[in-house]
Amino acid sequence: MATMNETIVALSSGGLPSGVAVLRLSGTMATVAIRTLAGSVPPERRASLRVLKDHDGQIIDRGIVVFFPGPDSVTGEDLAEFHLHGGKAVVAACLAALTALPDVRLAQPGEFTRRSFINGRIDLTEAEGLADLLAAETEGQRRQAVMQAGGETRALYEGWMKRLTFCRAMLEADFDFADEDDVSDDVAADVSREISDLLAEMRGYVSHAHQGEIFRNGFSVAIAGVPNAGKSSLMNALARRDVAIVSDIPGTTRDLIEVSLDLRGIPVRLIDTAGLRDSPDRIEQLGMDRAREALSHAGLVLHLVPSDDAMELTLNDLANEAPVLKVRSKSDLGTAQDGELAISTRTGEGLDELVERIAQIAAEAAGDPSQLVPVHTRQRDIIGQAILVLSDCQDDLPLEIYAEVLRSASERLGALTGQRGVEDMLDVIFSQFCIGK
Ligand SMILES: Nc1nc2c(c(=O)[nH]1)N(C=O)[C@@H](CNc1ccc(C(=O)N[C@@H](CCC(=O)O)C(=O)O)cc1)CN2
Ligand SMILES: Nc1nc2c(ncn2[C@@H]2O[C@H](COP(=O)(O)OP(=O)(O)OP(=O)(O)O)[C@@H](O)[C@H]2O)c(=O)[nH]1
Ligand SMILES: [Mg+2]
Repeated sequence: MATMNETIVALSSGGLPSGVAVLRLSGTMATVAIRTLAGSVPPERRASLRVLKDHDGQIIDRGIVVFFPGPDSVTGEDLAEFHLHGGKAVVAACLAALTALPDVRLAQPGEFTRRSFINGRIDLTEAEGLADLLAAETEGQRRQAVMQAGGETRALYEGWMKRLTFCRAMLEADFDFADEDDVSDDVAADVSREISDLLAEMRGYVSHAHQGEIFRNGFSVAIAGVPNAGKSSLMNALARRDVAIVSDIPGTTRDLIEVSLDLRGIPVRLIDTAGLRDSPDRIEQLGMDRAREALSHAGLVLHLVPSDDAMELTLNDLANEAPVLKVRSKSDLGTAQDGELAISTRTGEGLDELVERIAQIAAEAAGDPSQLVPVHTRQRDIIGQAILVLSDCQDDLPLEIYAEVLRSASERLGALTGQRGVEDMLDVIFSQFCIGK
């Protein structure tokens, strides 16, 4: 990572061409850049229409210029924005004029956000929330991300750290009065109660890890059944496009085929699998291995049983933790039993109802998107470590050792917000961003 003395610039809006393109420039050269291209610096935080000229005095574009003075800007540095017409050549010409200035260079991915973090404008959880917000594709993902980017996760973690710090302070204070009788027992009891409350809260929070996982990676739904049950046909019907090969030859699908759907704001990964049966075909066997693997990790298994020959899988093939929804397929070829969910990709019968049922189960698994849950494995891992450390606290621990355990736990929690021990994590976190953020 290059030094912060350099001023960075990048296209911060979407792809080109577009209606408007926003170039963002952060660093000490921001005012010089505005003065050079636009003549003079407009009043702070006011959008001003300016003629932008290159170094030869040629007009580049007529655009909006905004100046945000540091340190109260998003990056904590002087920040300039150029809102241009979103043509490729317009943007290229403006970038060329800007990078021709001394100490101005193109930004690397995530570098604006990294500077925000380094300058103390945001913490690591907020940076992660921003990355999630940019990546959010469903309503549930957006709601989780906007909470985290807005500092709710940070507040939760900082609250935990404050409580730990308070307990440590109580213990430390107690050491100083160690010669006075009977103080220690009270303090130890108070601290121990507080720590067990804190532990319960942290455990409750990480127990929602699976929900965070669903918001982030989606709820997986695997389609299982004997060959020719109509699995790939269902996949195509739900995806509304021809993703999987369909044929009347049993054993058509071998690889796992995955599509992402947005069901009621919850990302659902629908996985088509190879039909399960006894087969001498080596490749088909490999396909079935993959199918079983996918079934064992799925949040829901759709078990397709065709109406025309009613071949069902044995429980053995379906043995896994996930709930199984039995679906009678090819309903146009036979009659379903009462209460069965019957579908036909030929007539479209039952498909809406099936989608509704999947959405319901996924929504139940994902829980309430307005509840704060641990979305990132990084957070879950660190909190898990802190829980382990704190679980070691026994009431009869000598107070000095108790204090040491608490110190070690708060050191770990410090890594959550980026207060300490995160240098090696920074590249990982900020490289997830696109350039211009
Ligand atoms: N044109 C434009 N639109 C944008 C952004 C941007 O940087 N530029 N954002 C960027 O991601 C988001 C909005 N977020 C922003 C957050 C803080 C500040 C800002 O200047 N904050 C200062 C001043 C606050 C104030 O005046 O009260 C601050 O935090 O102190 C600007 C935008 C989305 N839309
Ligand atoms: N009549 C009728 N035929 C269907 C229906 N769905 C699929 N089929 C036919 O059943 C045959 C098998 O369909 P696929 O979707 O390829 O079945 P599959 O379960 O993916 O089969 P494998 O990949 O071999 O495991 C094809 O000829 C489809 O056209 C249906 O709802 N009604
Ligand atoms: Mg298939």
